[in-house]
Amino acid sequence: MIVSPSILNADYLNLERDIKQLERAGADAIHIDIMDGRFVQNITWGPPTVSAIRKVTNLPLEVHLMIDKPEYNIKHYLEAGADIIIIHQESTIFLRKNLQAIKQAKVQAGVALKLETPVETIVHCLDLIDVVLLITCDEGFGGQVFHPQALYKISQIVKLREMRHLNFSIEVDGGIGIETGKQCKEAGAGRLVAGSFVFNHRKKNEAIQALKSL
Ligand SMILES: O=C(CO)[C@@H](O)[C@H](O)COP(=O)(O)O
Ligand SMILES: [Co+2]
Repeated sequence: MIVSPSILNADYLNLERDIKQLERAGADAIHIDIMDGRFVQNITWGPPTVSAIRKVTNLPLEVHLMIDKPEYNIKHYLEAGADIIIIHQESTIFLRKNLQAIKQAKVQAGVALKLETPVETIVHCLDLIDVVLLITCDEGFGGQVFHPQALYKISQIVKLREMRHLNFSIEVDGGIGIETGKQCKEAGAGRLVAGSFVFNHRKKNEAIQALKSL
């Protein structure tokens, strides 16, 4: 299992320290939630922070863009050094065009779906997608409850992947801990994002290793 801790629950005045801890604890990537206060209520960071993080870690940076009209901003996150850029299906009418822009830069492209958004809404783009990110909570904040209705969506996307002979990854994000991570794995997820579970744990390495070995 690939584990990508979210730094939404990190100490923002000590991001470098927390990221180094995640590195030592065996994180496979760093998940960075970008929120603009419009697409979601919360506001976090922008390209300068991603660029600063790029300088202190070699771990892949997975940038989850929770912003309206990402077409205006994708190039800034490419320049900032993102390795995976995930855009929301609900945030743009130019989904294919945006994914193409990411792929052209030789960066992995992902699409995220809010809990209520059906998987059918991305079937026309599956050929361009490296990662499908299924949001498993009410997006925008860390530490929220996992919604089991997302498990059905995982199995639906697994079926679509088989039918189309594709090999994109399926990642889940929101309320992931041991039990929910296990359920998602059984449904077919191969990547887990975990924020509060890792940051609230006394030992980040134990939390990450427990998720990795699910
Ligand atoms: O995208 C988001 C929230 O919208 C996440 O990446 C959260 O940071 C996950 O946090 P936990 O639910 O694991 O605490
Ligand atoms: Co996220």
